[in-house]
Amino acid sequence: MIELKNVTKRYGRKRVMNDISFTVDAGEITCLIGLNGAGKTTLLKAIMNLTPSQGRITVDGKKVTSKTYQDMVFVPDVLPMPRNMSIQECLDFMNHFYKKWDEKAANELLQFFQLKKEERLRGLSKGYLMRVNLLLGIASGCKYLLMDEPLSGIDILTRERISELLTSEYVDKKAILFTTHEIAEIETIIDRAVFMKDGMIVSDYYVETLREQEQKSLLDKMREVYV
Ligand SMILES: Nc1ncnc2c1ncn2[C@@H]1O[C@H](COP(=O)(O)OP(=O)(O)OP(=O)(O)O)[C@@H](O)[C@H]1O
Repeated sequence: MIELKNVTKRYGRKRVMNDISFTVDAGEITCLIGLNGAGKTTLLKAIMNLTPSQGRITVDGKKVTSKTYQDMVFVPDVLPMPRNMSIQECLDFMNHFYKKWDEKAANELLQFFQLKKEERLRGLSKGYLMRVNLLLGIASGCKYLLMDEPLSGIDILTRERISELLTSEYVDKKAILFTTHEIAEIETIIDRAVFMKDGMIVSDYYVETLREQEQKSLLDKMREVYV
């Protein structure tokens, strides 16, 4: 379980995360929702300890250190690999780093995403780079998968395939926490929606509860929270 207790972050005088407490559980897909600048990316980076913050963040009860990185992977909005690398070199790099690297998943996902190992990153379009980004994250074998805007700039058919992937056997037992603005498309695949506003969590819902008890869609809830 990833657990945040009273997490706060300031840039100068500005508080971009304000007293955030919540947990992310195994087997659940949680989506961070919010308008531009709400603090979603900052929250993911704080969990990964990529940006300093105050408060307590633990993964399976332990503070996040280089050891914890064997259990948690961050898929940023842009693939962070040098563009002269080939896909094969990216796979080798990740395989070297992650002890639980899933070679079988990597090979299957290459096919799923129609990627060729010998291709260099500099020759790939934005959508294809995101496919590589996702493949590397999912095949890392980490049980916590954090993703920043995995659907951004991706064509509609590929978005559908990525949504399909997020409910597939490859991510079955993982805890997934991701941000997106494409809420209509992910509504049916996520378990939980956490709404952020001005660095705070203002609502936290299981989508099924929202649907069954309040007869509301995520968009309805968004309008209620933000308008
Ligand atoms: N390096 C930085 N220095 C100063 N302020 C920053 C920095 N990075 C982010 N911020 C500010 O922190 C706030 C939260 O930014 P963040 O990127 O987390 O928002 P977001 O919810 O991911 O937004 P978006 O939907 O636009 O991607 C914003 O007001 C932003 O301007």
